[in-house]
Amino acid sequence: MSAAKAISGNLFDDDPAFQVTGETISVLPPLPLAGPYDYLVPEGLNVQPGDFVEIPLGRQTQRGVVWGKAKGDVDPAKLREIYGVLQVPPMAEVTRKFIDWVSAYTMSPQGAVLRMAMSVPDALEPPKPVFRFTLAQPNGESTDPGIRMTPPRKRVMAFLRDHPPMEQADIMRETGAGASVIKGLVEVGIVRRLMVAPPSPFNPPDLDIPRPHLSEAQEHAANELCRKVADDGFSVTLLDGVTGSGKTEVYFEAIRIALETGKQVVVLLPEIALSAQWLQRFRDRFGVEPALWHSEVGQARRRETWRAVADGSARLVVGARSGLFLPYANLGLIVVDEEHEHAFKQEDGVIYHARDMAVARGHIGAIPVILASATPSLETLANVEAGRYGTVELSERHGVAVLPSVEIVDIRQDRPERQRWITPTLKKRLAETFAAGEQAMLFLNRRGYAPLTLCRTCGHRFQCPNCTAWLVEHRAWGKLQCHHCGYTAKTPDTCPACGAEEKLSACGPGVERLYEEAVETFPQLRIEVATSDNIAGPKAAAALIDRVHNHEVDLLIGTQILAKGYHFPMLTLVGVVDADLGLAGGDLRAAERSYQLMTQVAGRAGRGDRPGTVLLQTADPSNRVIKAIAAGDRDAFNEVELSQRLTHGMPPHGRLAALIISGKKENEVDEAAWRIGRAAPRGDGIMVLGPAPAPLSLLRGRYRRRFLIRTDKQVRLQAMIHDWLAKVKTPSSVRVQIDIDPYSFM
Ligand SMILES: Nc1ncnc2c1ncn2[C@@H]1O[C@H](COP(=O)(O)OP(=O)(O)OP(=O)(O)O)[C@@H](O)[C@H]1O
Ligand SMILES: [Zn+2]
Repeated sequence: MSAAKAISGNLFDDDPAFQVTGETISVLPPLPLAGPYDYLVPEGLNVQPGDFVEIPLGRQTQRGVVWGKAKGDVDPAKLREIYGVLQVPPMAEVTRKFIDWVSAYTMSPQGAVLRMAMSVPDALEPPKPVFRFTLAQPNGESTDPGIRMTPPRKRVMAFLRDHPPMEQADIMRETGAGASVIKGLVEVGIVRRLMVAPPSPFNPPDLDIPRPHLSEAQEHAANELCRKVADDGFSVTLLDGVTGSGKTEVYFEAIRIALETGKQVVVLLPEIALSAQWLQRFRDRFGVEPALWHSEVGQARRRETWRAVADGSARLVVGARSGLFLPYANLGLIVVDEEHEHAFKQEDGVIYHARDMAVARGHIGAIPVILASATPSLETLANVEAGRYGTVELSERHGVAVLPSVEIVDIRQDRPERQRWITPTLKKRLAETFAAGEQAMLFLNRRGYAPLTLCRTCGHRFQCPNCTAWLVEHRAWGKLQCHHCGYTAKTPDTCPACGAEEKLSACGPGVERLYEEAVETFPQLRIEVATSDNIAGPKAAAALIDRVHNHEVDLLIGTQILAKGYHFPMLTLVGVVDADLGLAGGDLRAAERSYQLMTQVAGRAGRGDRPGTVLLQTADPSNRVIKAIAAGDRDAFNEVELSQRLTHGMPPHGRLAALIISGKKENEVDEAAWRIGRAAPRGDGIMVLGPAPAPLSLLRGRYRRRFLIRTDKQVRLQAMIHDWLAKVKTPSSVRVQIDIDPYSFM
């Protein structure tokens, strides 16, 4: 990806602040429309760029943001007046520029991007005022001898004399006086009622908490990052440290420096709901609850958070990718942890990669960005190589912990029993681990019981009616489920195709099936399964982490949700049950993704004072990904991977985009795809593949066709696609989605 490159050009004209009354302005509503619309400012109203305003739009009242001067494309006589300005801190110029940039980069309407920044409409309502009470005269004396002084009145006055303005409930609690007493004092003019802004729900961080003693390498890395933060200005630094090296502690230092200057900081995490351990460390380090921003946060909290980010009182934000689009008053640092994670790619609506957008946000806001990972993406490594990003390295684990040793188990020789997946070697190592009082983890990136159900009589396979996908058996629920659209059906006893009874057979393992095998093999152990099915929210994740920490679990079996971040000192053995699984797909990043995932999983082993071991079960021991993980040779792997990408002009050497044409009627989709295909651009450094049925050629009941566009780096990809699609008319029943820098090829 080339966010840094793409934004190095001057995309924006300077947009000096202006004040207008009785003039025309443009207002952007948070809707996927063409862009901002012109409005008149009524006489006497003062409006600034960035103000949140209420406007008439068609027959409705809408809210939008003043985007700038009027475009002047509408007859002034026809312009409508804005209704008014909302009581919300105006959206900062950097946020507006960022929205424009993301819109241009992702080829999404500006209003669709703005909608991500205005995702809590309620937050635009004025907050409920808070009332406090204080003495009208400092000494509290009344000049009017006619006023009756009852004991409760005296108590309230005495209390207020010694305290700052207080809320009614507090006064009542402290003095035992009733509400009527306070009301009476207000009526006679002894006590005054003040309306104050509601206090921020977020306390300022405590910057005096001593940091842990850092190792020499950590100290060096932290200093380097702190220097970048203190330098003030745009920079991107990769914090490249092996699993367990203490990257978190190191970037906490950079966060502290940014906070000291009074700025806001946002940390993006790929899966906050599962980050209970991380959050605890964060609280310990900064003494406060950060403002959390992810899909599980309730509506009332979202509203408070949005406003507190906008007024600057939320100093520390920890968010999922959408946290980048909050209307920061004064953002000073962005940290993207696990920057290689594909969870940062948003795949619907505005399709964007939060890591890349974070870099763009840093550039536009002239602030530092830190990308942390033990397995950086090739895109980021290429940017380091090219000198666009700086890097600091941590090559050793913290303390006495060492990186685990990785061994390959060839399942062709070391065979598990029939319909079993744990090899004799892995079984033996598991037994040894448990005998030593240690914990183990089995990793299999497949939810459910079995990925495919087959009729042994007629060969019928169970397929999703809405998607090109097999239904996955979830035996615990007695159901078959589609992992793409969520469709479920009861697991039948008879084959719907041939009527044969009890002939359905589960093919291949999922974690549930592995659990069955583990329980049979080690009946005396405490074994738990962890997948997104049973560890959905923050509570379930935190509880699981506690159980593992307290050693109430001997063996954990799980999918990728166990792969990253967790720190369990007594976990010493990790078994990767099917190391070949992720390599099969063959998409552009299959090898890279597999490498990253397995390295991260392996990184959970031996993080305390006992050394760890990782066993990779594979039928292809000579595969370069497997060999690279076993050898711990990341550089060698990346070198081969990069050179292959270079040969094919693939990212990070070339650029990619995808078009997904979809609709409910297959013939319409084919027709539209064919027309688009006919208008496809040609030229040096441009290659258009397709239209082809997408691997998921039916998804949620929509037929899908794909184009893949590869260009050399100097081609202006967005402009090219824009010109191309402008030439083709497609019916409104057919959707054309543009995915710049695609990560999913389904
Ligand atoms: N200087 C230090 N003093 C005390 N404890 C430390 C120090 N550095 C790291 N640790 C501890 O070591 C463990 C690993 O650190 P951390 O989780 O930050 O590593 P990481 O590099 O983020 O690993 P991963 O990439 O696997 O998530 C944590 O429990 C952390 O608290
Ligand atoms: Zn489906």
